Amino acid sequence: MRILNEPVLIVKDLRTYFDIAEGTVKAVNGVSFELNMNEALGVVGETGSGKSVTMKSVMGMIRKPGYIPEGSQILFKTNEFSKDGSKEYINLAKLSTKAFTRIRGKHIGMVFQDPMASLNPMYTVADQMIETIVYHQNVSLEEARERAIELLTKVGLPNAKERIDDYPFQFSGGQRQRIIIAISLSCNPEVLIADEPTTALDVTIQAQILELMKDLQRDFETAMVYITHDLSVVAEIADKVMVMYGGTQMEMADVYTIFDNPMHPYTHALLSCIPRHDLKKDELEPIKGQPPIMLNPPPLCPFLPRCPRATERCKKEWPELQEVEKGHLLRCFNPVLNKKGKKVNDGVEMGKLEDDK
Ligand SMILES: Nc1ncnc2c1ncn2[C@@H]1O[C@H](COP(=O)(O)OP(=O)(O)OP(=O)(O)O)[C@@H](O)[C@H]1O
Repeated sequence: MRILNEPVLIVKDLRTYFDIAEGTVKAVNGVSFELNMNEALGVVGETGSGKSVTMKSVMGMIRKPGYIPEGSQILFKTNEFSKDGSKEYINLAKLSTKAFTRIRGKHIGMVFQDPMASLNPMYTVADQMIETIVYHQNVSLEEARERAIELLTKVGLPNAKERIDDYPFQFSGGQRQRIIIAISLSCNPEVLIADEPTTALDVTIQAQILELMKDLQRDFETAMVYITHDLSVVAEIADKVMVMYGGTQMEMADVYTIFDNPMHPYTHALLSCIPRHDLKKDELEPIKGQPPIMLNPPPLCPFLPRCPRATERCKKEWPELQEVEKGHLLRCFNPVLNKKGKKVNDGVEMGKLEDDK
């Protein structure tokens, strides 16, 4: 039985750096969020904004010269290491590579963009699925095979009983991604992380896979993090949304607030790049300027060079993440307020109301 309204994952001020010859790449530079069981978080941002490195950090997949500096916390609630079976928060940022093998795959499932890269071409689907199930769960080979067939049927693979003994190359791209989803759910993980899982697929297949993931997330009561650069996908799948730019979390709120009352100038810019039925075509605007380089960045908002609302303060200080109302996090000295003049907590320097202009 899963407790749905308590956080399974709490990330506090996550930073992930890569020390290279030229200096330090601050790939992730200040990300905080909580994820409850059965909640879907959409992580959105332009290419290079740090979405994948954030989730690779959660999955213990950062290798040298990458590292998570002191002060970052990735708290995951699990009974995997407790002696009496009770659940406790462990800090994944401090977990050894060896201990991580007990978490990854079993408690945190993963689906990546390219299913072929996640499957071994030399082994049948049965070999690969059964291996995962037997490794993480105390079941016989026969039981594992039955569970694998059941899962493949659930993810919509036709003739799963016969096809389980086929090799990855004998399936289409969409079918391979279904197999990966089945493998990732095979241990009934508490958290499922999907990194652009539909990008490599045809548009019609993309929609089917998205629908499938949404249904499975509900059926399995799994928390999900869904990484995408596509806001329309976020609107489909997410309960709450984190907007990233230059390795930094700019804003986070429930999906309705992000689309209807966004406060960060970058969120506004992102939204004005996508076609919306409530906007005329000529209101679509590309974001002017270039994405930031994260090598030795100054301690300032990374959006500063492109921000139409930058103030003198933005050129001097690092904006901390603030909770402007329950569940709505914002990192900005001069947010865009909505036309109704929504109130924000003290401590946030406000911009002029658009209606005041
Ligand atoms: N091993 C590495 N060494 C140095 N820099 C790295 C390394 N891996 C990632 N980076 C840098 O980290 C930054 C964030 O990359 P990341 O892949 O997380 O972006 P993203 O938002 O997922 O982009 P995309 O949508 O293109 O996948 C990029 O500037 C990238 O060059």
